[in-house]
Amino acid sequence: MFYIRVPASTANLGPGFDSIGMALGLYLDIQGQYTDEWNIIALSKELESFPSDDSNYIVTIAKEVAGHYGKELRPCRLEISSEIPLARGLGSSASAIVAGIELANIAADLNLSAQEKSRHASIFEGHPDNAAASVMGGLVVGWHSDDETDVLSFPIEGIKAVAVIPDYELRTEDSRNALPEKLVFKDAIHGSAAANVFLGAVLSGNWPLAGEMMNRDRFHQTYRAHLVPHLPRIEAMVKANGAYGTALSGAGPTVLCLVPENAACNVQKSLQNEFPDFDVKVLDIDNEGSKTFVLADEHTKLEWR
Ligand SMILES: Nc1ncnc2c1ncn2[C@@H]1O[C@H](COP(=O)(O)OP(=O)(O)O)[C@@H](O)[C@H]1O
Ligand SMILES: N[C@@H](CCOP(=O)(O)O)C(=O)O
Repeated sequence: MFYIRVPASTANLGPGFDSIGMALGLYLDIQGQYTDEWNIIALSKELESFPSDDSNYIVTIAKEVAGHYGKELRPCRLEISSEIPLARGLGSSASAIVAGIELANIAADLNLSAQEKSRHASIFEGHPDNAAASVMGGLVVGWHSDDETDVLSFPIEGIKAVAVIPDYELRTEDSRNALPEKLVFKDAIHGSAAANVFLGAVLSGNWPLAGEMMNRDRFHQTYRAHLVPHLPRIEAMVKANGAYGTALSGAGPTVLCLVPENAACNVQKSLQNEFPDFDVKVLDIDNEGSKTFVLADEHTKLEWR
């Protein structure tokens, strides 16, 4: 028997397009055991439409990663549950990819490092922001190309995230199709400066400044505005309620507010009142990333690795 737990994630945090992400306390969980044929059991309603055989996305990722190291996977029975809503900008696809990598790591005994898992996950996802956050936890910053992936992770304390999750899906691919081919040089400079200052502010604990920088994105939010009409209303509302900053979560449609711990409840209540059809959640920042444990026999001590 083995267990896999992977956190959700928010990407970009405003100006850090495709390079900054943060892990959140919503989880994809798998309980697995080896059997004669693949059998995937969905324990959450949202997962029921996915295949129950080895064409399931998580299994195809696991097989590909094992194959990369010249190994084959033994068939498993997997019971999967997830708190991460699909296509809402909370990294469900990255969490599924990371779950597949962790499955390969356990079932093919790969002993992968966090950097190796992040490299594989970023290749499948195409960018490292959600992928590395789900692997490493905390706030991550990453650079990724066909040849190389470099990611760093920093633990985050003392804040909460309030996620305003709309009642409609927005596929990342559709939201990326709204982006321009080119950016004016001056805009790119302002955008990258905002991302740099955001990171410096976070690392020095200056959350008010980090929040300011979240509003200075130049890479994506303007171009996605028509897909997320609720964003400006939320930005205006939460500032008055003591939030540090607000940004589109990943490709949207979720909007993420970073708030002091003691303001989270008020911000949540006022946003839920204003958007009764949306789901407004207070979320912890996850500083641990993906975890697994293997239960060799009934005497094995249960300890996440
Ligand atoms: N647990 C899962 N099993 C299989 N496929 C999944 C799973 N989670 C997500 N996906 C796939 O990822 C898609 C959502 O990815 P995407 O559009 O990138 O949005 P996001 O990653 O922000 O939730 C889903 O529609 C589904 O195809
Ligand atoms: N940087 C990507 C992040 C996509 O995140 P998701 O959770 O919406 O898949 C982007 O902004 O496109």
